[in-house]
Amino acid sequence: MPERPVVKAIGAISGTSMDGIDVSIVETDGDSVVKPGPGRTFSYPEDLRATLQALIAQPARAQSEPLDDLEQAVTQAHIAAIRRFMSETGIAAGDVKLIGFHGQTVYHRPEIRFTRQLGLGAQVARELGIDTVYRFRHADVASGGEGAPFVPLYHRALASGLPQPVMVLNLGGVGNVTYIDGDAVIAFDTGPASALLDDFMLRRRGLGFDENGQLAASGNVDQRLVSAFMTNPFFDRPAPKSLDRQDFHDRAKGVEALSDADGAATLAEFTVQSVIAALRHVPRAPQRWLVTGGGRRNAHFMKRLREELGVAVDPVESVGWNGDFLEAQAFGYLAVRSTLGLPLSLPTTTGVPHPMPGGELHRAA
Ligand SMILES: Nc1ncnc2c1ncn2[C@@H]1O[C@H](COP(=O)(O)OP(=O)(O)OP(=O)(O)O)[C@@H](O)[C@H]1O
Ligand SMILES: CC(=O)N[C@H]1[C@@H]2OC[C@@H](O2)[C@@H](O)[C@@H]1O[C@H](C)C(=O)O
Repeated sequence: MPERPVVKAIGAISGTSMDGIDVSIVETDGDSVVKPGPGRTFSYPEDLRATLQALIAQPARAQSEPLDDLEQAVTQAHIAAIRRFMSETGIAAGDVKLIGFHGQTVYHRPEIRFTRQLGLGAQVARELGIDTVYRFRHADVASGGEGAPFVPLYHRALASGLPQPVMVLNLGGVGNVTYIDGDAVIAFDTGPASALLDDFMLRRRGLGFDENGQLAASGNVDQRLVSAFMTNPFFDRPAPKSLDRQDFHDRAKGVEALSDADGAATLAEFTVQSVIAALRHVPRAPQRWLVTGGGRRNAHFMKRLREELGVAVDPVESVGWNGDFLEAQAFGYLAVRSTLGLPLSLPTTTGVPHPMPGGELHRAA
């Protein structure tokens, strides 16, 4: 097979926490060559963030309203973010082969073959003058896949030189894992990561999150609530499986009767126990866990995971990866794979019936 050219691809994504847009760049052949570059995060304008947060709390609207103005605003925020990224890092448009534009997930229901990411790929391509791939998850969901997670093939490419089996754990709004053992890659969402705790902190303290997990660490866990939470059949459901950010909110209502500290401790323990439950669905116990996503900065999560797992649990920085930008880089990598017709997802990552290419390409001109 001829060698594939190594190209530069920018990836941009706003995750389920909706705290801002991550932009990064990767040099890749879409296969085993991956050289991550710098990254930046740009906050959403406050009113846009608030509008998006209000929207996802109303699933019927997120599913069926046209949302043209909002989609325009999300697209423009991404275009501005990518422009700033390029000017701050000195990257010229002519050097970039592709943009992988994920957009903003506002509703995700693979069981009805529906996923929605706001964002207009054609506009990004036109305004930035760079070919752009978007709608990464749609072909997967349309074929009966979970449509998430999509970062695992990038994790596998990055992890090729590491001792295995290794587990990559992403603690974002939702938690997800990638189990890697040679060519084998198994991936699935684990449960809530920071979403429940973030919403609780906002309700109780007017804060975006529990800085370093301090409040959770100061409280007592209500074990009865944790046990009840863990009876959710999701945790026994075999992989692949994926979640919407709001999926566990009703289940977590019991914490309303608790103090701020005990509520935070109990919600954090939901996250920890749902991560431990991931071990039910992998063939061998990983010898190491590498943690990415904002939740790796929550010292309480990390301490509890180390206590429960009894093996090394480290931030991904310990192996030289940048945990703030893996997702953005992954969508750059996947954009390249998309144009080569390579699979973006596998039966073991999203449950799609066969390795599935995807993404839609819009030319700059
Ligand atoms: N210093 C910190 N202490 C505790 N938690 C933190 C800290 N920094 C970030 N976080 C948590 O990480 C979250 C953001 O994580 P991240 O940026 O990985 O989410 P995301 O990419 O939007 O989500 P997803 O991966 O689900 O799409 C914040 O909402 C917060 O809960
Ligand atoms: C539908 C959607 O946007 N899902 C996100 C979400 O946030 C974390 C988790 O749930 C993961 O499954 C996914 O994102 C990452 C980038 C992924 O596809 O791998």
